[in-house]
Amino acid sequence: MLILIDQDGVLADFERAFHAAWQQAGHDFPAVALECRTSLHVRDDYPEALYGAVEAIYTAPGFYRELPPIAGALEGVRGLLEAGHDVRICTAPLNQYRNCVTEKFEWVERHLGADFVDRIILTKDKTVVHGDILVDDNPDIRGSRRPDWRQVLFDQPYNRQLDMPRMSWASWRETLAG
Ligand SMILES: Cc1cn([C@H]2C[C@H](OP(=O)(O)O)[C@@H](CO)O2)c(=O)[nH]c1=O
Ligand SMILES: [Mg+2]
Repeated sequence: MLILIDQDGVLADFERAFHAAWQQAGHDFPAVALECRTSLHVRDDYPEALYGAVEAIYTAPGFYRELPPIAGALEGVRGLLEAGHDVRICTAPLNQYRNCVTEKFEWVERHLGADFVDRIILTKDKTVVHGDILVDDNPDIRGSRRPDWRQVLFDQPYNRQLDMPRMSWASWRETLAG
């Protein structure tokens, strides 16, 4: 199978890094606990007056480069390749792309190796990308086409209320290998 894997929220731990950076910044408004997050977009869980401060964290140089891998993700991706699947990373850049785009590539090179950079598909519209499965934490993927992949939702607190096929790296073999 051709398996498309999303980067942030599936391979790279945007949530944990944002939480730590917000605490580090010492704002009066406390960091929203990871288990209490309700929306894919972190700013939606903070007061509107703090949008600028929220954005300042994930647009800062080094934020995307230094995201920690999600537990089991790197092993899972290698396992999918070993099982004979064609694996691509299918990821969307921020519109504030200056640090994000380069650093997403750096992240892949650092954690999955230089050869894996060939497997990056950077797109604002994942529906135009071919594949059998897209593993993504976003429960509401929009685009211009009817996609030919089926989505497997990557389990995150902010998408847990939805009844969709889902997986985490602890159970990828049962979900994807069949
Ligand atoms: C702004 C924001 C971006 N992102 C991720 C999603 C996209 O990456 P990906 O497609 O790899 O999940 C990228 C650009 O929006 O940043 C979040 O996960 N949470 C956020 O709050
Ligand atoms: Mg994502």
